[in-house]
Amino acid sequence: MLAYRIGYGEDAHRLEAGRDLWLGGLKIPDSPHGAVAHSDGDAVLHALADALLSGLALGDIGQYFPDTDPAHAGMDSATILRRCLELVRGRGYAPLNVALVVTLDRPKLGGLRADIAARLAELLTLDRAEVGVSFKTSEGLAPGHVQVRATVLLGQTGG
Ligand SMILES: Nc1ccn([C@@H]2O[C@H](COP(=O)(O)O)[C@@H](O)[C@H]2O)c(=O)n1
Ligand SMILES: C[C@@]1(CO)OP(=O)(O)OP(=O)(O)OC[C@H]1O
Repeated sequence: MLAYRIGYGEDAHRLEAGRDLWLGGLKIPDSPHGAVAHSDGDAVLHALADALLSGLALGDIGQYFPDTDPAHAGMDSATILRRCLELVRGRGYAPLNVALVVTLDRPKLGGLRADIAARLAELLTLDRAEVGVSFKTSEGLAPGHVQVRATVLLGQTGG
């Protein structure tokens, strides 16, 4: 019988004016602020990467990409996601579907849902219909902050 594993990941970053906002591998146009981070600060890709690792109890991205390493400064977080996917595949699993929630007050992201899902599907080698993307405001409780929660279902690829 094939085995299945569930993974869960979260990430949060403080937002500051004058920075680019990266989410799901896309630079969000006309954002009034962007993430304060060591890398490009893409909280969607970080939460998904942690979800992949957690499904197989492989730790978290900070272990593989320490934020104390200057080599990771400003890095494209797609590199982090690809590496975590390789680790998962190396253990005989692959993602079957992912679901994520982005909590962000501004800017509104609804118009970018299809683009973000398409980019994530490409990075994860999934169909668009296997990538669920939801947006929530914090109702003004955390306007200077972006938070992402992500789940993934992993399926065994062999045997
Ligand atoms: N950055 C965001 C946040 C939310 N949305 C969309 O707004 C709708 C209402 O969100 P609530 O948090 O008030 O429930 C919902 O449909 C979200 O998709 C958005 O587009 N961008
Ligand atoms: C990605 C890494 C490494 O550049 O740093 P940040 O961009 O600050 O992101 P975070 O989600 O806080 O933690 C993981 C880090 O190791």
